[in-house]
Amino acid sequence: METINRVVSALMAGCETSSLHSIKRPQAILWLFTTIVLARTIRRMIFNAFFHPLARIPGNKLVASTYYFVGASTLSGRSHYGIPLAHKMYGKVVRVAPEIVSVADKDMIREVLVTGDYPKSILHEGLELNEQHNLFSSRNKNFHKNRRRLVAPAFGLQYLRSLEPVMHTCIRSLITKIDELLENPKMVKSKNKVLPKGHIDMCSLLMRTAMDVIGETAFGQSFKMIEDETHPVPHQMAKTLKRSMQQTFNPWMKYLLPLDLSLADFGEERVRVRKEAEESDRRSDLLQYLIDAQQHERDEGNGETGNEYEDMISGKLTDKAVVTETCVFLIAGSETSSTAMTFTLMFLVKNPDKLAKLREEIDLATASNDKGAIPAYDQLRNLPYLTGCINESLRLRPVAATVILAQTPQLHLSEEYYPQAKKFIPERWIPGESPFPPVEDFTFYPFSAGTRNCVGKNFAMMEMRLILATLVLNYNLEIVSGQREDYVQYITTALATGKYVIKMKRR
Ligand code: HEM
Repeated sequence: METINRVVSALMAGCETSSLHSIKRPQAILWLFTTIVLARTIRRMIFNAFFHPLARIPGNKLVASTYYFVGASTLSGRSHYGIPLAHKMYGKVVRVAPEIVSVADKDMIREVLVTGDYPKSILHEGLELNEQHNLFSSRNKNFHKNRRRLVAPAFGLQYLRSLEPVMHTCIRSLITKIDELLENPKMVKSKNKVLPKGHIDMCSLLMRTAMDVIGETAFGQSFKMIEDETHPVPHQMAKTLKRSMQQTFNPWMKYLLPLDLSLADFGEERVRVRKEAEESDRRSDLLQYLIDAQQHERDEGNGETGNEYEDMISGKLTDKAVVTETCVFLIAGSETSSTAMTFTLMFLVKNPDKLAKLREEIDLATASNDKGAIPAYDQLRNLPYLTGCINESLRLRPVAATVILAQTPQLHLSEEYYPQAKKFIPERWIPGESPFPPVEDFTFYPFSAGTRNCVGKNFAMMEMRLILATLVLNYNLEIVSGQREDYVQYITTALATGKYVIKMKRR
């Protein structure tokens, strides 16, 4: 208090005439400013901790008084360490910031995601691209309902069948690349380090494959990331993702470091090329589906009104919206499936008995194929052990879980619902083979649930089954021990090192 008085009197009297010669006017202004900001911050924190409407929810008062802690743990990708700890100390419902409550109770999660259909968190708005709401980011129910109605059929099982040849093309490139790398170990580089013969960084290679799959299906053009990693768009996407996350917690960054939207420029160009293409060049993919849906809406009289803002708010499929949604597919659909595949391979090489069992199942299902042929999706889609392995990996490492409000990872790792929860036991998903009681409903949410569940689930399952089965079918896979396996959780989950090496040999 005395310091404030001294500062104020220094300001009032002017620095030279002040009785306090040691404080100059600019210094005094700074002092005053800092003191006011500090006092207001402390007042707000006290209000948040003790008088806020959510103050009675259990949790650490200091953590709940500010967004600092949840922001710092989210930006460092380490929220999966702190939040489970908070649940251990305070129970299934914990307040982790002034207006963020983390829920790890089965019935409440169901209420949040399905029955209550609560709006998405404000964090999702960080993913607005090109100044457009989009399927992933929007918190507006009306917008979402309209947009989902237009986009969802592209991911129906029927339409996805037409994508199988495109996925096969990418898988063929992957196999060619692996064989090339096995032949010529000098080319096998991971993070600019030459790896020993037979060692392949599957984390990087699967990421590049998933990007090529989305490039082919959503933009009608592969990024050819499997061949080399020079295409600028995937790199720019990674930067955009990170920056949009930072901007959510630090909105001032929007002005200092705006998002690089060359991704949208690329999308615009691809849509233009596709629209100008001859009917004979037509191919079925996600991009074509959106273009056809747009035309259908126009023919039905439900097209754009011409008022750009109104059209955006109501979820109309404008040209800009088509571009934005294709960019969302790239963001939502590349790192997710590739990381899920990397984790599945990681668990398999760590559990060679499970890998052998999976191989036996795939060998049997594809016995009539020519040697080296890529399996057809019909041969794989109902294989219980393959699905069990993918589910088990998604349970242990839910790559795109909603981590702030509905703590689905907490359910996945709870001994109450999953005996020996930390172990990779694909059998738990197969009735009759499981050593445990059947998995309870509403305890498994890798693709979320309710109206905001993953629209790309069938696409991802098809891609993962095809790629994982092809790898298991064609290569012996062995663990390379001594690697880091810790992971970070930003918008999606990823290995902290961005690398996972597997020892591979053609069968
Ligand atoms: C293993 C792979 C995948 C996993 C685990 C996954 C998981 C999820 C989850 C948990 C959500 C809800 C996110 C939230 O509420 O914040 C979501 C939403 C979404 N995902 Fe996926 N996803 C995967 C692959 C894909 C693919 C391949 C695509 C597209 C090609 C895709 C497109 C989307 C979109 C557009 C949404 C927003 C849906 C909406 O709000 O209506 N995802 N995903």
